[in-house]
Amino acid sequence: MVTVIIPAAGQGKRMMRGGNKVFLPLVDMPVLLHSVLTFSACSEVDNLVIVVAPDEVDQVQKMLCNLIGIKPWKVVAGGRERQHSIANAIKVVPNTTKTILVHDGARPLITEECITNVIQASVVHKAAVVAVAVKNTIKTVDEDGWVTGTLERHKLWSVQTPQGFDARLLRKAYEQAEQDNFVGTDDASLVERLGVRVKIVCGCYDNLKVTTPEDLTIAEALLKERKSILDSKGCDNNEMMRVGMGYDVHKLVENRKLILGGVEVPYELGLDGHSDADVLLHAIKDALLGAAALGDIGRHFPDTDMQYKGVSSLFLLKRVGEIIAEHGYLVHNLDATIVAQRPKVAMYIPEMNCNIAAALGLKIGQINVKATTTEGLGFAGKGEGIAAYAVASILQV
Ligand SMILES: Nc1ccn([C@@H]2O[C@H](COP(=O)(O)OP(=O)(O)OP(=O)(O)O)[C@@H](O)[C@H]2O)c(=O)n1
Ligand SMILES: C[C@](O)(CO)[C@H](O)COP(=O)(O)O
Repeated sequence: MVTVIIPAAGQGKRMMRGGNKVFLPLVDMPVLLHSVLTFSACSEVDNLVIVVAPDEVDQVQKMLCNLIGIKPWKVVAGGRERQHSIANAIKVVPNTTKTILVHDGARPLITEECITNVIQASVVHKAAVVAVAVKNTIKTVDEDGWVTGTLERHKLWSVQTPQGFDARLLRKAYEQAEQDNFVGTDDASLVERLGVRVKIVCGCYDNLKVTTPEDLTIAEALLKERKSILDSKGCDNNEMMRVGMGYDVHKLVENRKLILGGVEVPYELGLDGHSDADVLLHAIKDALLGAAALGDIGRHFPDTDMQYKGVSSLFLLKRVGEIIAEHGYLVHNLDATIVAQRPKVAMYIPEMNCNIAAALGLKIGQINVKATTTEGLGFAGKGEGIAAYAVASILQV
């Protein structure tokens, strides 16, 4: 379960509008609602905790009650600093939550794709933050305005939110910070103090924090531009989009590794085949080649050819991506289902998504691997084999 904490209990001093900036209008709604709605629309997110100043709680509860179809939410009262506000929110996060994301209510330009990337990375690495490489040279300066040093820019990243964490780890980091009286400017710094490594997820420069008056003007312009790009792309994409499907089955046998989506899944049996028999990647490759009307994997990598004996399907997926690109197509999205009674594979899916994304140069949000049993029916249900279905859409470029 994924819970998102949205701190929005600041005073907006640098905005100089005499109140909390998250209630200022931005295009068609208050700043705060942009991120609330984007997180709520994200399929990986289960519930939200929104933190506002104690005297704003009622107003925000009423505002959210008016929204139709929004994910379950709670509104809690914040504290003196951002960190105290988040500490209050952590107390009401359900115990069943495995991953907690924290996102500033003042960052309205967050996208579903970025949220998905942070969730996937925090599942794999336990702590992940979205960040962009610094563009300007950064200097340290003393109190009298004299430069004291120039930092090495290639090592500097400007960190944003969302920041995603294993729930137990974040709770521990917040408890420790409170004990030590430590106040940081972001959540990851609290986790770093425990000696835990934090993974960077590449983000976008437009995920700005509305902090000073000109940020509101920039955010407004970016949101309007996004909307006009979406409006104009709508019909073009429909014209250029092609769809393909793939299906594959392999037999489960002894003395073989079970490789699915490039991940070695611990099991007493493995899939039999000429290559590594990665049934999921075979279905995905067939779907991609099908979408481009380029036949199937048997045509491109025949199992009579010894160079493909035992070959990594991940390697061949990369090759299929190149073939697709050589024919003038871009992969738009992939959806796939593994059909297996046993073993349970759900916990390996984030790693499979990462492997597929890396092989095809895609973002995690473009890939969706899932798994099902057949309730004991058929060859998959009897544990004799594993099947996989995949659908791919590609765009002509
Ligand atoms: N005690 C606080 C302070 C900040 N925040 C939230 O943390 C995010 C990032 O903080 P910032 O941009 O600094 O917001 P403000 O504190 O409102 O701004 P300022 O420092 O200019 O007053 C914002 O969404 C803000 O509402 C919070 O929940 N509780
Ligand atoms: C968490 C944060 O948005 C990362 O860039 C930032 O540190 C918040 O800082 P602020 O002082 O609350 O603006």
